[in-house]
Amino acid sequence: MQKNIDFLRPFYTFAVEQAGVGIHAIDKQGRTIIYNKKMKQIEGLALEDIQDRTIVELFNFEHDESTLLKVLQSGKELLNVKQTYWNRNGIQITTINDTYPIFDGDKLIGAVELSRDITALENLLHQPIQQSNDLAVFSLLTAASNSMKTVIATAKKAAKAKLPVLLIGEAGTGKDLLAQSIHSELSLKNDYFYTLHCRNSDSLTINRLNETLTGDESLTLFCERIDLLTMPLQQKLLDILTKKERQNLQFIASIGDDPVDLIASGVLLKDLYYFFASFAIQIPPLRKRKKDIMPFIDAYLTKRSAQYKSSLIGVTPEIEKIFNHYHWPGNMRELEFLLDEITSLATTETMITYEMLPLHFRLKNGDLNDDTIGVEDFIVQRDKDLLPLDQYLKEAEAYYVEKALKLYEGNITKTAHALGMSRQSLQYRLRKIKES
Ligand SMILES: Nc1ncnc2c1ncn2[C@@H]1O[C@H](COP(=O)(O)OP(=O)(O)OP(=O)(O)O)[C@@H](O)[C@H]1O
Repeated sequence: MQKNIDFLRPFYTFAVEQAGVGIHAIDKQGRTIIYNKKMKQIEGLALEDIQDRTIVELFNFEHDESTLLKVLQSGKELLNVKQTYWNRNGIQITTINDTYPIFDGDKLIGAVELSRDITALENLLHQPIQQSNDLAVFSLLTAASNSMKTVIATAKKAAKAKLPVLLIGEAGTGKDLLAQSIHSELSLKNDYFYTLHCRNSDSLTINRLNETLTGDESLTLFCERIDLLTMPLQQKLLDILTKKERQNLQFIASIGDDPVDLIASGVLLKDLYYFFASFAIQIPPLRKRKKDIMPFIDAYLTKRSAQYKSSLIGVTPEIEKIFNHYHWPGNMRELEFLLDEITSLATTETMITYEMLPLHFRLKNGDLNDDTIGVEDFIVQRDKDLLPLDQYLKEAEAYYVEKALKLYEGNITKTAHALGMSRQSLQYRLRKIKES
């Protein structure tokens, strides 16, 4: 039997490592024992980051937050849990997770999570040309920051002028909502709102668009992310649109980056840019208008409580600090998805607390609870003055000791052991750090 297992082990190891699904297994203590290549790719994490640590130790979990831990506790499988989040590299990922308990006979010995990355599939679900109803209006948009108020004011002017509009902003900043709101605000209303999803468009799609625009229906066309069309298709789109300019058509486009950079790098056709840029509206990323975070959460929770009788009414000061500190690569969409995830698991809580944050968010925010020094501060940076060596060493020591303490949830004995020193030495060093 043992011989058979030894013989099979390289086959299993190879298959697990090369599998097209992410595999994460933990033992009875919650310690990671398998974390395959696909899982690393999905979560943007290296095995070294988590190996030999229990999930609880590493991420400071309460017990019911990770699906793996949940399954470990209940002994029951959890299937088809869909998750959309931004991984450590700031990439938007959607996965479907199945999590199973593992038994040896009757004895529960661990749990395994299989994650299918369905990001590409989700993108394909968008028809290249889509007509939508139930469109947004300006009054529904959160705009507490001055920059967002200016965006809305300019967009309202654009709706009045009925000129083509170009919306510039990172993914998830609200370009789509803004395009819909402009459509809703037009003084002479258009009957239809069409979106051309450029990411999924080819030459046939552009031909079909030509046909759609040939009738004399009044419509708004939102060309979403024209910078994702090939150059020949951008030229084709421009040729079509310039021939169709008429009173009952409103053209809006969006791009994901600075137009000057996009033109310079050859991914945006200059003439197509000029066609749309009568009104160019730049939507700042969420990290540059953090004043919008709390009002968005308030509006979200109010809506949620009306729809689902949820008891959540706000976030703790700690969460507010974490959210204001985080850089939100996925912008409002990321915040919205995070709130979806938190609220769907909430029961009777009234405030969102640190314990309610999901694993992937904590993974990215490992350091966010410290408003002290970050690891990047210990790297020699061209634009920063060098510290005298003794000051550098002191700060590095304080940082390292604090990290270690946090990892062991403030337990002095365990931290001292991990750092290879006695309890007394650690306490002495801590006093020194405090005094300095
Ligand atoms: N100002 C805002 N107020 C309320 N909700 C917002 C706001 N901005 C964005 N959102 C929310 O964020 C999500 C993303 O918005 P939207 O799809 O408009 O972004 P986008 O810039 O078009 O993204 P992409 O370029 O990826 O398509 C939406 O679900 C929307 O509900």
